[in-house]
Amino acid sequence: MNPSDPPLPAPAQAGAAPPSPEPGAGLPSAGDDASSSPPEGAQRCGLVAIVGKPNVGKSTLLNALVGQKISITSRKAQTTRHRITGMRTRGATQFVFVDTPGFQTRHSTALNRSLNKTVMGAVGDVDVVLFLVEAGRFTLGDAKVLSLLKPGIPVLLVANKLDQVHRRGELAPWLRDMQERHAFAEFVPMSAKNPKDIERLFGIVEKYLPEQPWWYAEDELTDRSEKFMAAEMVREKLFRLTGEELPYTSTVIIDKFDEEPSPRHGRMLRIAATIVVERDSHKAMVIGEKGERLKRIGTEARTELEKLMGAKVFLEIWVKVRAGWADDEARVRSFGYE
Ligand SMILES: Nc1nc2c(ncn2[C@@H]2O[C@H](COP(=O)(O)OP(=O)(O)OP(=O)(O)O)[C@@H](O)[C@H]2O)c(=O)[nH]1
Repeated sequence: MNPSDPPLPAPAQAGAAPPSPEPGAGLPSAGDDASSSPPEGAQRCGLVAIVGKPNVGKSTLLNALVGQKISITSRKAQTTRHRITGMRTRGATQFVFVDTPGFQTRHSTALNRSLNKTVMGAVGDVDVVLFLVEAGRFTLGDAKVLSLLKPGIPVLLVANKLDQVHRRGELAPWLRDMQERHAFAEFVPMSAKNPKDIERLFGIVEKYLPEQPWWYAEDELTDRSEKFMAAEMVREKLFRLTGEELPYTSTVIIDKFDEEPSPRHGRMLRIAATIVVERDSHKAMVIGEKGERLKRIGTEARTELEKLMGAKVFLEIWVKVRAGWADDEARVRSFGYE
């Protein structure tokens, strides 16, 4: 799996357009927004980084902003491992979002060092940073991420999971404390699961983006390839269906991603994936009793991939044990982590 694989044509254009590395060839959005391009001068476009420690809701927010599921989410911390760019064009403004892995502070493995490098890369060169925390909370993990932010770039303090705060009044002293920690440009209390809050966030973020022509076609969703999305989808189901038992070091690689025309379905994808785990006991956990769990992982991933890619999907999943892969720099690279 290589995250820089060229994006493949979108479901609607399947069969018509050849695979292309050009912007404009990614997965299209539902197309609910701007229907015609406004004049050049009026266009706005810019990069918005979404940063925060693991599990604060970054992927949930990105998916809500893009309007489609492009970043996987789960209750398990450290689900996101790659910088994912999602786009959304609304009216005259194109928002280009960057999702980042939560900053890893506990263990210094090759995998974690690679993840931290991705976080640093994402925050250096953007127009605005959304710094996500859980409303009313601030831990050492949050402080570490905050310390990575470069001066000169406006940072919005996004207090997510507001729905979990029962006494809103208690947020006032917390906010005062937060203002002493950093000169935040704005404070946005919200819930990534509330569509009205997402709407409001668009309005707030828009004014930080410079006037310049759009970088992507207005219906583009992500610059990630379908092959990459396939690995991510399997990984999400793996984490969701194994819960806390499986260490986060398990990963998914795509061994085969073949497309064939199909008279019946228009488009057919044959995908073979390998789930890599560190121990035999983990392998047994993934496979489950009589193979039940692996079967469910496959069925759920296939159903979502068919929806996302507008194709009939045949998905084959294998499980392999590779002890210590997260500690081995060369192997981490070979699995697609920069
Ligand atoms: N109640 C509530 N839960 C939320 C909200 N936003 C996200 N969550 C939940 O928080 C958990 C973590 O969300 P993710 O979006 O995976 O978090 P993340 O920051 O991308 O996590 P990593 O990939 O570990 O960095 C999931 O169970 C989400 O459903 C929210 O506004 N309210």
